[in-house]
Amino acid sequence: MISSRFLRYSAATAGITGTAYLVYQTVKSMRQGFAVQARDIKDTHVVVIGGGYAGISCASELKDKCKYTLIDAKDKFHHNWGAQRASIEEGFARQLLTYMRSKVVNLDPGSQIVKLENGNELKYDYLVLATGTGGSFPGRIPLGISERMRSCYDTIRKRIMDARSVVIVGGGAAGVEMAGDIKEDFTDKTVTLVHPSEQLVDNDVSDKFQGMVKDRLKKLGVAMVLGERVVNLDAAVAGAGPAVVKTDAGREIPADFVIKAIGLKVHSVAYANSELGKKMDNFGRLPVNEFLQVDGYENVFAAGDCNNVKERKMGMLATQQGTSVGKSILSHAEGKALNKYSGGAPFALCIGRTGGVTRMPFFGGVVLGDWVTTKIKAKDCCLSVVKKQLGVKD
Ligand SMILES: Cc1cc2nc3c(=O)[nH]c(=O)nc-3n(C[C@H](O)[C@H](O)[C@H](O)COP(=O)(O)OP(=O)(O)OC[C@H]3O[C@@H](n4cnc5c(N)ncnc54)[C@H](O)[C@@H]3O)c2cc1C
Repeated sequence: MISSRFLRYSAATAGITGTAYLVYQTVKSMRQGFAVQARDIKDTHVVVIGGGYAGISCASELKDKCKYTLIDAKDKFHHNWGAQRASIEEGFARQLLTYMRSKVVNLDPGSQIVKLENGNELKYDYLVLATGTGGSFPGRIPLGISERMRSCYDTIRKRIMDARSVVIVGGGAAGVEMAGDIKEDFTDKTVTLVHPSEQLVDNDVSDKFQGMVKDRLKKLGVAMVLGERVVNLDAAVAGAGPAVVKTDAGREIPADFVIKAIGLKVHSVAYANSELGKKMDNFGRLPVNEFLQVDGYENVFAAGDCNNVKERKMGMLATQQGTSVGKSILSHAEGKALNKYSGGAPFALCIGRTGGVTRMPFFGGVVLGDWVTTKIKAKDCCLSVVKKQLGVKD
């Protein structure tokens, strides 16, 4: 049974923010008997673990149609697409965080129960795993900790502003965006991007995309050290101040501030020690079918970064997956056909506020430059789109 404490928390959360209706729907009663069969949809209880892009879009789909509980270890939603902007622009971080709470430490698909960190258990008819990925700040924030995030963004912004030279380790999408934002706003700083491969972003982008990314970085004046691996990363970032970054090619790059932009890991703690854990791939992702049901389970779905759908892991796609899962659950509860997930979203990489590169999901993946990328993302890091989705008014 759900505890009254949990219910009170949900109500209190609803009072804190006008967006809570998208985040939590208080569960008024718990159903007994959880056979997966056509049922009165209003009696169906869906537990969604993870209030990131996938979890929120799933909950939005379920809102007003069935009972659902959205659980997140963080008390706030972190719009991490704007992490680089919040690291350089005062006041931007405030807009990246909205409210949430609680952590799932295990679950049992047999008895259809999830176990919370505080010892409480929660029964479900359908379970949605949307636990995503974690990594280093500023791109990601640790599970359960968000109250200090604004001051962490204040600190990183001050360090960047005070530094004459910044080294960013990791030339994936996050590192490229960070380099672009810093260099465009602070032209007098030396910004160096170090990446172990000659290919920035990842190996899936086309040569044209790759070329445009490098041209844009060069145009802004970002120095690139490619094909060299940093060998003293932990020591270099530990002091949060001046350091000498060393690479496996023997290069030494002095920096006033070093930013780590590598190492995303799937958050599998909710299911790793359950039956589902046996199904995880080497990255901790869960195998799903075309309806995003976890292999072998009719009433368990995985959406977003924590599943093994073969596509770029993106928030835009996680959002679509969450919506698709919500639709499937509602259909399934009514004994109707499930919704097939189809995917397809632009991949927009902003490199500074005024440009970047975007691959469209149509015309064979046409690649477009600064103007389109600024319109789609670079101007406000999609804040307005995501706020609309969350129902945030200010
Ligand atoms: C710096 C950076 C920039 C990015 N920019 C873009 C971009 O511009 N566009 C784009 O489309 N994508 C972008 N991405 C990728 C995008 O952020 C991810 O694909 C997206 O966050 C995945 O969404 P999700 O809902 O699957 O998981 P997440 O957003 O990771 O959310 C998962 C949630 O689950 C919670 N959780 C995990 N485990 C538990 C547990 N045991 N109990 C309770 N709660 C739990 C976490 O607290 C978290 O809130 C970016 C990623 C990074 C790192």
